[in-house]
Amino acid sequence: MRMVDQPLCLDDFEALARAKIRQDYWDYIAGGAGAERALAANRAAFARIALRPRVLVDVSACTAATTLLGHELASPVVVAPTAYHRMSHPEGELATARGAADAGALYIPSIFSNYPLEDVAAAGGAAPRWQQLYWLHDREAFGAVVDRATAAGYSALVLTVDAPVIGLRLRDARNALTLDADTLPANLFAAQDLLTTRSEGSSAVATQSLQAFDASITWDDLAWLRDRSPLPLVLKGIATAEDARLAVEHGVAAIVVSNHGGRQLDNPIGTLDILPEVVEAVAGRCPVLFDGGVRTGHDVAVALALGADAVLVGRPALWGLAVGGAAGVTQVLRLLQTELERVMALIGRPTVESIDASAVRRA
Ligand SMILES: Cc1cc2nc3c(=O)[nH]c(=O)nc-3n(C[C@H](O)[C@H](O)[C@H](O)COP(=O)(O)O)c2cc1C
Ligand SMILES: CCCCC(=O)C(=O)O
Repeated sequence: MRMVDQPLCLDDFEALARAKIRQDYWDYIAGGAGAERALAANRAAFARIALRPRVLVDVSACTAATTLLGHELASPVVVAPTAYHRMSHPEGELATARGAADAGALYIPSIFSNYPLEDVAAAGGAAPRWQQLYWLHDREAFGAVVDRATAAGYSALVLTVDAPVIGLRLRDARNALTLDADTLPANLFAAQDLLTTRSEGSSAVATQSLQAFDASITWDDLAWLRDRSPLPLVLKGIATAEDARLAVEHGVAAIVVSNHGGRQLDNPIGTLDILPEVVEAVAGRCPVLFDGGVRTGHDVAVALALGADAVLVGRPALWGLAVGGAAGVTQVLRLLQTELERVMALIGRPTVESIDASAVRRA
């Protein structure tokens, strides 16, 4: 692998992070489900779609600034929910929250954070934050997390719906991945439960989620969540037009088109290829967010042109965290913003709103 001193792009951050994160944790972060076809497809999809540059447009003042559910953001790049940030850095989600705040970005901490959601909220200060949720078997424990997020100043709940069970993560099974005592989820579960749930052919992480997640919930259960909290509800993990329509009919505030970073269903299609059908089905009735394989400002522009209102980055934020703590997260987000603004100038679209369908050509 090429040696990198000064990271100039996200690939450089990945190379630097890899050298800092222990192998079984690295595999958990980098890996996908099954043969990792979905993981590869997410990246491959970007290679098939080209931008259409317009010239002689005034691009002397390009800005990536945008608004999402009332939040003013420096760019349309949001920090995706990812579990266990202490795998990447001892300050974990506290550093991620600070780093995102310094970049003017929205951060969505995972319910599987290594620091309690109240502490993560405090670390982010006045910056916007949404709380990610998995629907837990234990309805009272689940409700308690919802109440805590509502009380701690989170401004939306992001329910992840593509993980009724966890995907088949072969890397984790081969590594018999278990979490160290300092990397346990802080919002839930007794530490001891986790350390003792290792089972053959599986991993502690997989076993834990099988026990914790309620695989029986349906669209009808969303009413319970809406009764429990007044916060806007975002559904993450929508991958068909049918479900996008149902989500809108159920009054969600936004949806996230996602295949969970290729970690769940090992489908040989990238989320970018799914985005247009979802955008068409939603027809402007709520914001559509997108994630999966966004690694450059160019990628961000392509997703926006295909109809996304914002994109999430998962692994790249963890690379920044591993490389430089809070400052590393800020650097990764600023790098994407700078790259996006350069691409905006080069395609003659000086604002986020101006990056419309005419900005892409499909090969
Ligand atoms: C290490 C890791 C942990 C993740 N944990 C969660 C999680 O707790 N909740 C969730 O909704 N998504 C989780 N995801 C999925 C991300 O939110 C996001 O959909 C995905 O990482 C986007 O793809 P990208 O990594 O290519 O940017 C996780 C992803 C990774 C890589
Ligand atoms: C119990 C696993 C939750 C984290 C997660 O969503 C992921 O690893 O993708």
